[in-house]
Amino acid sequence: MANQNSLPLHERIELRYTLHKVIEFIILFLLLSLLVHRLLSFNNHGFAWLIAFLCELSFTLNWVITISNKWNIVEYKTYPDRLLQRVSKHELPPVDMFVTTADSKLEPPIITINTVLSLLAVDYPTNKLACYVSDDGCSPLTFYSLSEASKFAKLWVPFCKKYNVQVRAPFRYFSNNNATFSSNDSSEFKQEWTLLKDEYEQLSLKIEDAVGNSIPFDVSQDFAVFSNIERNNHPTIIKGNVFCQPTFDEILAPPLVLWENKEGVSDGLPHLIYISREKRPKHPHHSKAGAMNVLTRVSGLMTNAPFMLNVDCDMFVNNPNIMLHAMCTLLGSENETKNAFAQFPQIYYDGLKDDPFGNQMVVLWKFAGHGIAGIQGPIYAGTGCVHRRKVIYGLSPTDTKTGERYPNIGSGNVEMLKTFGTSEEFTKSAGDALQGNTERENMSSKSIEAAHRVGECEYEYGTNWGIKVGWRYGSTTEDILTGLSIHNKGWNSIFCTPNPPAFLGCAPTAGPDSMTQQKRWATGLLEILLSKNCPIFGTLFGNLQFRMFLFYFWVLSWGLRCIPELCYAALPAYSIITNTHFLPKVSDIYTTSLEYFTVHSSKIFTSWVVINFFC
Ligand SMILES: O=c1ccn([C@@H]2O[C@H](COP(=O)(O)OP(=O)(O)O[C@H]3O[C@H](CO)[C@@H](O)[C@H](O)[C@H]3O)[C@@H](O)[C@H]2O)c(=O)[nH]1
Ligand SMILES: [Mn+2]
Repeated sequence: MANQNSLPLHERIELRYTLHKVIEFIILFLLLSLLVHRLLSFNNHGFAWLIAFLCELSFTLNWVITISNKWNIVEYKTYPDRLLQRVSKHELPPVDMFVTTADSKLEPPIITINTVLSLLAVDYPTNKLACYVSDDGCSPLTFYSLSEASKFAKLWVPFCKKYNVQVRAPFRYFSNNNATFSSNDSSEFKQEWTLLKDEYEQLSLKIEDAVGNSIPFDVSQDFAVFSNIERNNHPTIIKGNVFCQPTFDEILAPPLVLWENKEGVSDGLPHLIYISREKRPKHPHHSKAGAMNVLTRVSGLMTNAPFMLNVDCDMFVNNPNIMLHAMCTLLGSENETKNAFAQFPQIYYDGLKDDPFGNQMVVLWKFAGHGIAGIQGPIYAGTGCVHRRKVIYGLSPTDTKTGERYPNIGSGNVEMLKTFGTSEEFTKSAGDALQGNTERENMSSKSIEAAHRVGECEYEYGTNWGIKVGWRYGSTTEDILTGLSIHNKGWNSIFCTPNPPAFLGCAPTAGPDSMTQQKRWATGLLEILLSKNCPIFGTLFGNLQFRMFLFYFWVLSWGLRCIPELCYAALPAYSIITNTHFLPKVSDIYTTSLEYFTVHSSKIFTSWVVINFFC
């Protein structure tokens, strides 16, 4: 039997889909034949023929890129058991977990707290975890819900661990189990289950009441900071202790501490911190990217974990071993100089059957995802991703010795201050992170003051935040831009697909919501394509592989693909009105059997492609 310590923590398995590849090439051949047929008979036809040719040319280009995207289908297998045999629990690295929420009406607090509870309950030493919740809505409701949830967590987390619960978002867990116990369940379990279900129902009721405006909290005390403020115009609110605790006390708001794991025990609860960054109407806030950068800095001062997991508030943990799966791909010296981040696929619960609006991105995750896993790795999708802090701080794989990039790392170093801003405490923590020093000193009053400062909207002026470090500004799809900047440096990423799926999230289920979301995505993607961040520059001047460029081009030009599709769809109507035709006539077709085969198959194929890929 092989020594457990010599077995790999993850394996890359290349899947051969030979039949698929043959079919893909036949389709390509048919498309090319159609193009050739059109070119050869250009003189006998008019405008409709030309438009049809241009549309089909773009479909063919799209198909070539699709073949490239799916050429090396790769699956990663991760082995958390081997990891636990190799390192003891206290040797596992700390992880900071970020949850973003922006609007307590569109993103109900009950959903956000379920995400937070599922994160607090993951199977990982709790003294290695800190959960930071960013509230861009500066909503007392969100804060109230979190504070109530933190009390419930004291029962929920031990319960999940004791009974090895799989789905650790209570709304999902209790809706799945509908009070049906199996004959193997102990009476102790049944008792605790019933107690927990009652507690969760009470928690939900409290939050529902609060949403219904019968606000149960006392605005003169803990919640006074939220009175008389507007969500887009609120000062740096200084707020003391909320529920418990000492050393993180008096830390801003932003941030407020809900729960601190004071004893540093591995089976207690992780830290839970609420942050609402400063907002002013005249200062750009850079949406989610801005929130992520504040989270990065505040967490840098408080816990400075070398890894950061981020999730949208509506994506709960569905597999309690996610951290261990991610660590299997990120730990070890080889991975450290190769893999920048581990991305889990986005999978949705209760989505519409057959994804009629295409916003569950099945093609992207199921097919293209495994395809690019075989090139440089998946794109960063904004949620369900574990990043290395030092990569977010701008390190490239070749900066093996951090000193080469930031000589004289230290709080007074001019380059560090220009890059990371004028907070000496923060630049010191960034220096520690870049050098791999994960030891944290207790927070002093100076660092508490610094945590106030790094949450202010003027902090980033004149620094490299959003440009060279942190989440990148300049696109509403900040995730794609940030991932692209990482791949440009030559980093790889890993597509982590454990079973059961790591996270489950919500996708819009109505047409208007889907259209708003897709308009935002299309705009954000074009903002990248038409800017100096266009991936072609990454291939020409950086370390982005050519096929990776093709993939990014395919993603970024997604919004433009509607133009040939719409034109092609309008051609039959145009042909009827003008009494012309754009498809070869039957009499033309029989001239050669090749043409016959080509044209008919292409028509079928085109309809198939339009239905399967563009609808
Ligand atoms: O000013 C803002 C705007 C948004 N968010 C948060 O960002 C996340 C994503 O925003 P959402 O409006 O839900 O966008 P989606 O289109 O659903 O999100 C997808 O697309 C985004 C942009 O590409 C990515 O950031 C997300 O991770 C990805 O799930 C949510 O948690 C929001 O609360 C903020 O924190 N501040
Ligand atoms: Mn969303």
